[in-house]
Amino acid sequence: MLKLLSASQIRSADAHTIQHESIGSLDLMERASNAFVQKFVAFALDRQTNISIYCGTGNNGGDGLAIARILFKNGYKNVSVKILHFSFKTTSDFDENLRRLAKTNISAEIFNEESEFPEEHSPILIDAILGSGLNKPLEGGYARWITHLNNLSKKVIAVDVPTGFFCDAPLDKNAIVFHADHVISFQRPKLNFLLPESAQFIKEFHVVDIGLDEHFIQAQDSNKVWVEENDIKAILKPRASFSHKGTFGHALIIAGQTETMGAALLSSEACLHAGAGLTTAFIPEPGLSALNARSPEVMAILGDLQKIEWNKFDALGIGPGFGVQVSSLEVLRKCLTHYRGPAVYDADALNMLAANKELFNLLPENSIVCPHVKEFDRLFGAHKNWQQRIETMERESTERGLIIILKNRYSIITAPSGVIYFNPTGNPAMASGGSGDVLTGILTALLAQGYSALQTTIAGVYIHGKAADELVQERKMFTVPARYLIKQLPITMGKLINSFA
Ligand SMILES: NC(=O)C1=CN([C@@H]2O[C@H](COP(=O)(O)OP(=O)(O)OC[C@H]3O[C@@H](n4cnc5c(N)ncnc54)[C@H](O)[C@@H]3O)[C@@H](O)[C@H]2O)[C@@H](O)CC1
Ligand SMILES: Nc1ncnc2c1ncn2[C@@H]1O[C@H](COP(=O)(O)OP(=O)(O)O)[C@@H](O)[C@H]1O
Ligand SMILES: [K+]
Repeated sequence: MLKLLSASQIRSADAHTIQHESIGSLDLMERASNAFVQKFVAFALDRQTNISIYCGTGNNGGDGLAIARILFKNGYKNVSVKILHFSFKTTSDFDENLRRLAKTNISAEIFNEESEFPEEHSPILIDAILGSGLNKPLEGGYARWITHLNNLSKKVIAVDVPTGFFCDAPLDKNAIVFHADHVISFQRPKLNFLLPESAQFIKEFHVVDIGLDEHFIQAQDSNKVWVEENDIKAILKPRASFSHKGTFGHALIIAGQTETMGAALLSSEACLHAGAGLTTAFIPEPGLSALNARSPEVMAILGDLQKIEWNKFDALGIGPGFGVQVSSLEVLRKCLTHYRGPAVYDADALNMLAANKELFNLLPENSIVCPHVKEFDRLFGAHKNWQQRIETMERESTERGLIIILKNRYSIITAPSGVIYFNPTGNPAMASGGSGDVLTGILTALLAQGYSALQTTIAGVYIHGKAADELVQERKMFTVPARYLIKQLPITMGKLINSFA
C-alpha cells in the first residue's frame, strides 16, 4: 500500500529527500522534469508538433523551463516557452532553469498580467504555471489568462497539478482551473484526483516516480492509502492440494425478485466463479429454471424463509434486486437476528437499512456494506461533496466497526481502524447495471473462503475492477457487461495467486 500525502506532506518529502539524499533541489527538479518527459514521450506525438509551455515563476514554472530544454534535447524542435511573470517572486531553481534555457535556441516570451494574449498556434499546451503551491483560488491576471487558455480548447498536459486545482481542499465546481487532458503528477496521486468532482477539470492522470524518499513518505501521518497489486497477492492464498468443496465454505446469496431475477443470477454466479465451495441462492420460485439453466452448480432455496438453516452458511450476501417490500424486510430482519457469520449488505438491503435505522443499528461489527453514491446518501444523509462523504464513512466505520465501500471510479473503503483505502482498478466500461451485483458475489465468496472482512473487501474490490481492466486492455472491449466480468474472475484471480506464498 502506498500512503497518500497532502500537498504540504509532499513538500516535506521533497525537502527531506533534498536534505538526506545528497541531491540538490535543482537536481530533483531535473529528475522530476525528466520523469515528466519520459511519460510525455510515451504519448507518441509527432516530434514536429508545435508545443507551447506556459510557465509560472515558482517551482512548477521551473519544471516547465527544464521540460522545454529536455523535450528539445529529445528531438521536439518546435517547443516554445511563455512565462507568465505575474509576481516579483521567483524561486532560485526557476532562475537557474531560465539561465539554462537562455543557452538553447528555444524561444521564450515574458508576459505580465496586463499583456495582450499572444496568438497561439500550438495544438499542445503544457501547463507549468502553478502546481501544488496553490494557496488560494485564482483571481486577477491568473484567472483572466486561464479562462482565455481554456477557451482555446487545445490539448493540455499539466505538470504535477493543473493550475488552479487544489490537491486536498474540497473542489469548487465553479473554480477557475486550467482544464487538463492529462496530468503527469509526481510521486503520488493527489487526493482530489481520486474524487469524481475532479472529472470536470482532469480527463486522465498519470503518476511518475521522481525518487522521493519512500521510507520518509511511508512514515508520514496519513490514514489514506492507495492499494497495489502486491497487496492482493499477499492476501490471496493458493488452493491446497487436498482441499475440497468444504474447504472453501458455503455461501448464501439472498437476492432477486420476479422482475429483478438477473441480479440474483449475477451475484450467485459471481460467487461461484470467485471460489465459494458451495453457493446457495435464496430466490423466489419463478427464478428457479433460469438459475438452473444459467448456473447448474448453484443450489436454491425457494422463497420460504423457514427453510433457511442459518448456521449452515459460512457467508451471506444480501440485497441485489431483492426489493424493499414487507417480505424482504422480514428476511433482512431474520438475517440480523438469526445469522452470526460474516456478511455483505448491498442494494435493497441498504435501502431497507436506510429506511429502518433500528435495523442498521443491529449490523454486527465487521459487516461489509457496499453502497453506490445514491445508496450512501440514503443511508447516511445528503452530502455536499465527496470529501464530506469520506469523513462520514470514516466516522461510521470506526464508531460502528463496519467496513464501508463507497463504489466509484476509485472505490473508497473505510475500515474500523480508521484507515481509508483507495482502489486503483476499474474503468468506465463497467458502468452498466449488474456490475455491483457481481461485486456482492465476489465479496460473499471471499468471506466464505475464510478471508477476513477487511481482506475480502480490499481484494474483492480490486479483483472486480481488475477483471474489467483486463477485458478492456487485453480484449479491447468497449463495454464490459456484468456476465463477461464474471467469466473473467477465475482468470484474474489465477494471475493474482502467488504460488510460493
Ligand atoms: N524541490 C521541490 O520542492 C520540487 C517541486 N517541484 C514542483 O514544484 C511545484 C510546487 O512549487 P512551488 O511551491 O514553488 O509552487 P507553485 O509553482 O505551484 O506556485 C508558485 C507560487 O505561486 C503563489 N501562489 C499560489 N497560489 C496562488 C494564486 N492563487 N494566485 C497567485 N499566486 C499564487 C505561491 O506563493 C506559490 O509558492 C510542484 O507542483 C512541482 O511541479 C518539482 O520540481 C519536484 C521538486
Ligand atoms: N466509471 C467507472 N469506473 C470504474 N468502476 C466503475 C465505473 N462505473 C461503475 N463502476 C463499478 O461498477 C460497480 C457498479 O455498482 P452499482 O452502481 O451498485 O451497480 P448495479 O447495482 O447496477 O450492479 C461498482 O463497483 C463501480 O465501482
Ligand atoms: K501545473
